[in-house]
Parts: sequence; C-alpha cells; structure tokens
Amino acid sequence: MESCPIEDAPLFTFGVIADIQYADIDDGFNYTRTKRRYYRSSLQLLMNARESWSRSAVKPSFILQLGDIIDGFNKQHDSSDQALDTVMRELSTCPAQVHHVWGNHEFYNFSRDTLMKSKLNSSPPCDSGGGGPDTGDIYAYHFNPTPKFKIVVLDAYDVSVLGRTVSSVQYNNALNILKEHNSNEDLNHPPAEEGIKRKFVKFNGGFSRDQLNWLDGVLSLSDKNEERVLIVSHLPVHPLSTEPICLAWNSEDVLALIGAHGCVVCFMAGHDHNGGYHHDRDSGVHHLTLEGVIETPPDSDASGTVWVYEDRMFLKGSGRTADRLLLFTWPPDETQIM
Ligand SMILES: Nc1ncnc2c1ncn2[C@@H]1O[C@H](COP(=O)(O)OP(=O)(O)O)[C@@H](O)[C@H]1O
Repeated sequence: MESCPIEDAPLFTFGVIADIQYADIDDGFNYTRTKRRYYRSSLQLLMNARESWSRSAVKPSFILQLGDIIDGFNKQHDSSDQALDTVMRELSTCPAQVHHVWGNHEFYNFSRDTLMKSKLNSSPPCDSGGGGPDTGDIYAYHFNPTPKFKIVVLDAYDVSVLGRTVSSVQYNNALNILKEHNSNEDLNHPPAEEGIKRKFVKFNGGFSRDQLNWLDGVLSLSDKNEERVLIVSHLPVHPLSTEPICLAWNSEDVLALIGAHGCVVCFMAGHDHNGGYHHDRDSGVHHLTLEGVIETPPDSDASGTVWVYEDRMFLKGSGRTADRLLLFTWPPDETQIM
C-alpha cells in the first residue's frame, strides 16, 4: 500500500505523471541518441501509476498529467486519434479526475482548435469560475481541491509556432521572437552550445502578456485569501530545475511574477525527461520537473503521489522519481516577496 512517512492526515493527495509520449511503435532514441525512448511500454508505466493511485491509502483528489501524453510520431503514422483513445481509456479508470497540461507533442498531433474541443481540455465550464483569460484561446485555468489551496494550470505554448495556423498573427509574432534569438535554419536547433539562450527553439514556447496579466490577478486574489498555490506547466521556468534547452521562452517573466506573490509554494513541470529540482530560497518556491515516462525503462517507473499539508508537500515517487519533502514558507516571509 502507498503510504507517506508523515503520520498525520493530509489535506488531500494527488497523482502526477509527465511525458508519457505513447505510440504503438518500436523503441527509439532522443535527438542526441543518448537516451532510449520506450514508446510502447510507456502505456504499461501509465497502468502502473494508475494502480498505485488506486491502491493509495488516501484516495487522490485529482491526477495531474503534465503534457506530451502521446508522441508526435503518431501523426506520421496517422494514429493520433487511436493513440489518444488508448491512453485516455487507461486514464478513465483512474480513481480521480485527470487535469491535462498541453506540451509540444500535443501540438505535433493536433491543432489548438482541435485540442480545445477534445478530452484533453480539462478546464471547467466557463460559468463555473476558475476559467482562464478572457482574451484569445489560451488554455489556462485554476481549481481549488480544498478552500485554502489552489492549482493553476498554465499554457506554455500560448506564444508558439506550434498549434497556430501559419497565416495567423500569433504564429507570425511567435516566429519573429524565435528568429530574433535563433538564426539557425533548423529552428529546433538551439542557438548556442550552452547557457540560457538554448531555450529559444521551436519545440518550446512562452506565455503571452494576456496570460501573465490573468495569472497576476489570480495570484493577487490568492495572496488576499491566504491560499497556497501550486502552478503547473509543461515547460519549466527555473534554470536550476532543468536543462536550459527545456525552459519556456519568457521564463524570467514568470519567475518575476511568482516572486512578487507570496502565495506560490511550488511550480511543477515536465518536458525535461531527466527531471530536476530547485528550491528558490529568494521566493520560497519549489521548482520540480518530473522525470518523463518515455525515457524510463520498462522495469522501472516514473510517477508519484503528492501528499499535501498546511506547511509542506511530500512527493512519494515511484521508480526513478525520488521521494521529496517540500517545506513551505508559510505564512510567506514579506522579505521574500520581490
Ligand atoms: N538539438 C536539436 N537540433 C535539432 N533538432 C532537434 C534538437 N533536439 C530536438 N530536435 C527536434 O525537435 C523536435 C522535438 O524534439 P523531441 O526530443 O521530440 O522533444 P521532446 O523532448 O519534447 O520529446 C523533434 O523533431 C526533434 O528531432
């Protein structure tokens, strides 16, 4: 039975999993051919995670799927719908509602319009509160599993060439940003050998001013209501929580924003399959990048169950996802609010 070493009852628990990238194809490799990709057996690892959530001593309140649920290769094999049905069938037997984050592989398979109308849109109905920005077609929302704890789902590809039609203003704006920082013919190829500039690649994206203004409003209200906030996004934003090539284009803007609000306790992401972690002592925020299922051997696992308390979260990891105790600075230290 899954259990937490902390004896007292949590406020709630939730399951978390990232970068499943399922495809019914033989194993392959990442771009640099340093890591094997287990496209078919990623489904078995999803099943393992689901079983562990079902057996958990405390039933999870929800599951967070951090993006890249099926691999882009499905598009080439004309199997996007079939692959999505296969993983969604598994997720439908999870013991709680699944909240989906969108990553680059969602956009390799589907347009933004299609995703908005699909089962991968887990945002609440418009009139129920918790909705995203009023403008555009940004996939961002929030929900409260308990009155004093909020989860905010962000759209890290709101500014991106992925998922946007080539003739759209958004596509051209994103292409201009990308070309300003990356002069390579192949825009998936990073513009530098090392350092933060590597984030300017086509398989990443960023957050629009509209989305950041909306987030600012949500976090201001959470500060006022003394809610703790967990933000989730496919792309990480702290350079010490990931390889720079996986960062969101305007990661600094998000860091500045969350640093200005004491309510944020954790920022969770996927995308970097190696995972990562950094506790930003200036803002008090824990930046956790979850290991990707796709690069996890079939005899291991990559997923977790998070036990949430007033003053801490405990990640009970499976396989190569390590256990982690994340202590909150609560109430927020005024000197930490930048
Ligand atoms: N260093 C690189 N140079 C050129 N293309 C790359 C590089 N890294 C990745 N790509 C390409 O970018 C796309 C996304 O990369 P991929 O590794 O599939 O993303 P993810 O890590 O999200 O699975 C793929 O088409 C891949 O071939």
